[in-house]
Amino acid sequence: MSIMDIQIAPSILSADFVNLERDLQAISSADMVHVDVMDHHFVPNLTLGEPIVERICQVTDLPVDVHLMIEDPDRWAPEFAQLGASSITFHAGATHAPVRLARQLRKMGVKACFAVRPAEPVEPLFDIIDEFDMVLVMTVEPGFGGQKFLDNQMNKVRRLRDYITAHGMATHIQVDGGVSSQTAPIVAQAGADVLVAGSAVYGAADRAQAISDIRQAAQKAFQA
Ligand SMILES: O=C(CO)[C@@H](O)[C@H](O)COP(=O)(O)O
Ligand SMILES: [Co+2]
Repeated sequence: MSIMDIQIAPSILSADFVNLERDLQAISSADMVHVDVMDHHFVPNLTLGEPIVERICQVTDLPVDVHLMIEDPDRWAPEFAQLGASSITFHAGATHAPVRLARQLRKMGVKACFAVRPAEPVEPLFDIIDEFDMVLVMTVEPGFGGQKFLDNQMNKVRRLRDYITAHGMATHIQVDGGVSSQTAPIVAQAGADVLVAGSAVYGAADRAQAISDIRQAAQKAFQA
């Protein structure tokens, strides 16, 4: 994988929701904006819903990457896909029909992605990866920002990268949770190419600098 392929996706979970437009402008040097939708059921947290996702899509020039941590994505993901998002991620464990949903999203012109929690293996999903544009490996338990990065997920990322490479696929591997300029080289070395970072970006006084630091740290993994 080339160093040019690393993409940084700041998560607005750590932004100031009352100043969201300002906080979206502050990350214009990123490759996409990551929007965490939580429903108080699939995860023990509640964030935002369709009207706010729609406004985010309207005010940002960045592709909008929606991470659905909700029950029944089969019912709701297509609704989010209509709002202008570039990619929709749903949790594999929340649906019984991941292929049907992926095909429905792609037909709507939206990239389809599935996510696995830290305790969920990815191997049972290998046979359907070609239906997806990206796989999200959670590097924290989903639900909250600011948690400690789980480096025990790196073997999963490596196995996934090996499978994708061996089969000549272009599927992206996203990691989400505890990503910072300290952990970015580890995830990039393991084979992830889309790095979500919430607190590491929005916790910094200079968000553009934080994005640049994470990008450079990830790229350094290829210079050794
Ligand atoms: O999906 C989630 C949390 O469930 C994330 O996207 C968090 O927003 C990441 O936050 P940091 O770990 O980077 O602070
Ligand atoms: Co997320």
